[in-house]
This record gives sequence, structure tokens and C-alpha cells, in this order.
Amino acid sequence: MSGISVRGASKVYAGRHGETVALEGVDLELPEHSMTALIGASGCGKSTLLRLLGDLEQPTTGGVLVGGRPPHELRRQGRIGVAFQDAALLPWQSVRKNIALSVRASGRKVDWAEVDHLVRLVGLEGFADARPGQLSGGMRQRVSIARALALRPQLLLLDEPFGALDELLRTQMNIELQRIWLEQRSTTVIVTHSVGEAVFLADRVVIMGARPGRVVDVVDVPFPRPRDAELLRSADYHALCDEVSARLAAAIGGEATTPAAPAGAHAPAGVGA
Ligand SMILES: Nc1ncnc2c1ncn2[C@@H]1O[C@H](COP(=O)(O)OP(=O)(O)OP(=O)(O)O)[C@@H](O)[C@H]1O
Repeated sequence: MSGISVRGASKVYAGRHGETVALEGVDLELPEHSMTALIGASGCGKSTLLRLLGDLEQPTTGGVLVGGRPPHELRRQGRIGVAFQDAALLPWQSVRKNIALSVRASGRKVDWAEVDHLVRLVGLEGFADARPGQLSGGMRQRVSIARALALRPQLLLLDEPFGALDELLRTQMNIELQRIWLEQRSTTVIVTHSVGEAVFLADRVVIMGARPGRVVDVVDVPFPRPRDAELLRSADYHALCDEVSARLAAAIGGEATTPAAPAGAHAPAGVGA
């Protein structure tokens, strides 16, 4: 059981220069085994919301339930996989050992064949014994995603996991992530600044607004799975991206076309899968 229920959640950070209301009055119901994308302007509380879901921060008011239980229970069982922007890897450990770390920390036995499978899955074959310092930022990011997946988590939380990747690799990783997700079916929430990525990956796109951070719109994505590179070239996909871009612009009070998703250029051309 890993459906997510957020009720009246707010988060206020106290700082030296006063308080920041990062989130206010967030209500959200996300079904078990679903994939949800969070998009919104910088600073609207996307990462904060993800951290509340993962029990990495506590709401100031309101509550979060995962499968009807407080998320700390799932976290204690090692069933929440997180991959955040700053891939916090152990610099003295190999890629393989970094991936296995999450499983070890949860007290479970490491399945090294599964670890090697994940190394290949995230395109790091040949680097299994490398140290993080020998990898690019994007490669380190992929190690952190593999580490989250190694838990076979019930709840998978990804904060801009592919932001550092070039367009082609990003698209390939999106297709891979979907494939793994179809296998594992973790309830997944992904923060992204890319409308194209959100529409490709998610069952629903949650649009957030700022000051204070809140949910302003939810767009359902009807495309059947598995979704592939052909979808990225389809008129329906581009039409929905344009719709989400317009609703995002309305939410943040900007122009209808955002830098994150230029109209008609939501996906890289010529991507094969
Ligand atoms: N630990 C913290 N202490 C104080 N303020 C914080 C803290 N974390 C976040 N904030 C503030 O809360 C607000 C929301 O931040 P958050 O990182 O959740 O936004 P975001 O939508 O994920 O931003 P981005 O897209 O730029 O990553 C911002 O104003 C930020 O400065």
C-alpha cells in the first residue's frame, strides 16, 4: 500500500531573516503505483513537498500519509527510494558499492546481480568499479537513481534526476525509467522543470504556484504505456505539452511559452528508441 494522501500541508522554514512559507494548504491524492510529475517555477516548494513525502522534513501543519501510514514507517523499512539533485555518493566507494549502500542501510542482503543489472540499466557498464570523483555530474546522478531503485522502493522520489543530462541521454533515461517503473511499479513522484519530460513520464502533472507554494492545477496524461520515442513526435503529445505549458504560465503569471518547454520543441528531434 503506497498511495499518497497530503492533507492541508504547510511548511514554514524559520531563518535568520524571518520565515519562509514554502508550502501552504497543499491537498493531494496520488494513487498507488502511479507516476506523478511536479512542475512549477523555481522556489514554489516542489523539493519541499518531495521531502515531506519522503519523511526528510515534517509539515508545519497538516499531514502526509503513504498507504494510510506516516511515511517514517515506510522509510524505516527502507522502502522509500530518493534521488535528489546533489547525488550524495560516498567518494571512496565504487559505483557498485554506492548503489548497494541503500540496500545495506536498510538491513537487507545485497543482491549483487541486481546491482550489476542496475549499473547496466543506467548506462554505466565499464564504470562499476570507478569512484564518484571519476564520473561526470550526470553519471553521478545516474548512480544515485540506481541506488534508489536498488531498494525496490514502494515510494520513489526523484528531484530533477535528469536535469544535468543532455537532451538525447535525458530522453533515453526517461524511456528507461518508464521501463523500470513498469517493472517495479513504485508509486513515483518526480520533480522536473521540463514540461516535455513531465508529459512523457507521468500519469498526472501537478502544477505548483509560488508565494506561497501550493498546488494550482492538475493535468491528467492519457497516453497508454509503454510510451516510446514515437509518442514524442506525435501531435497529441505536443498538443498536451502546449496545454500544460499554458496552464503552467497561468500558474506562475508568465508568458504562454516557458524556457523549460519551448512550443513545438518539447522533445529532441530524431530520437530513436
Ligand atoms: N532548509 C530551508 N531553510 C529555509 N528555507 C528553505 C529551506 N529549503 C527551502 N527553503 C525555501 O523554501 C522555498 C521553496 O524551496 P524549494 O526548494 O522547495 O523550491 P523548489 O520549487 O524545489 O525550487 P527549485 O525549482 O529552484 O529547486 C524557497 O523560498 C526556499 O528558499
